[in-house]
Amino acid sequence: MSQKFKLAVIQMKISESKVDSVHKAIENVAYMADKGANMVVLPEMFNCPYETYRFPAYAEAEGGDTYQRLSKIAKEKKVYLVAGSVPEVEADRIYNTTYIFGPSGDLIGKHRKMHLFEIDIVNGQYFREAETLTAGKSVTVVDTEFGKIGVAICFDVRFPELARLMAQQGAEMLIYPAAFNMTTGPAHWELLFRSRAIDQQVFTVGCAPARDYESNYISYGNSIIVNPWGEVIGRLNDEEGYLFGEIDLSEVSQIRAQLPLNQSIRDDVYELKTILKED
Ligand SMILES: O=C(O)CCC(=O)C(=O)O
Repeated sequence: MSQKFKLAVIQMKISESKVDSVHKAIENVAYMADKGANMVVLPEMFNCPYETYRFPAYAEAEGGDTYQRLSKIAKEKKVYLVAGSVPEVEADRIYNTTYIFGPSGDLIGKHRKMHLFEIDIVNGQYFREAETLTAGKSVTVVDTEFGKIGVAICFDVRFPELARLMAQQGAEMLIYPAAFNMTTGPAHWELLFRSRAIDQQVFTVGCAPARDYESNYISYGNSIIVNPWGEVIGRLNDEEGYLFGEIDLSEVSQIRAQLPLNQSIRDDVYELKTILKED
């Protein structure tokens, strides 16, 4: 089984119009697939401005219009699609959800953001996703022909426990659609992606919206790919664009063979386990 593939990370501006944003995302996926990408990643909340009060109006149920279009383009272009995230409604609850489609257009996994973003910086950034969102409860790892991929969303990257659980389930790459801001982005973004990469010895990927000074929540951008040694192998700045990564997941086992952290885990002293497994 080849563990080599081409990964495309799309950094795009999000507009007020859901139709326009979805159209743009689909065009980008098609463009990257035509350039040879096997797997394409979109940013967090790519079909909705990142503002809590907007989530209910933009939300769709699983299988809705955005979902159908994503599935169709994955199938047409025969790519894995880690479809950013979108507001998802189920019953009276709204989730921040990533759908993951395989090259046949089938849904191969779905992650509901597990840690809801909560920040209140003195005279600065404020955001409380819990105003309108409900947190997910499941750890998400999907099987691909190249290996297992863990998927989580933005604030989830701050929690090493979740990264560990994904790695324990075999994930060799952790992909986070994300949208850091101009306060925490410069301070923590790269450090977090490098930290999760070195503590689990995996590839990490952050895919963000491009920066838009007109929007109320200004995304930091800086989409990033980090290898299992903790080196940044691709990084954008603030503008629209894409990253194209030549990934070889066998680097994970090579690094682990030379620096076998897993052998030194003291599971006689501490343990990490899931308690709830289903949303
Ligand atoms: O953790 C942060 O600093 C930013 C998180 C965030 O923007 C999000 O979860 O959407």
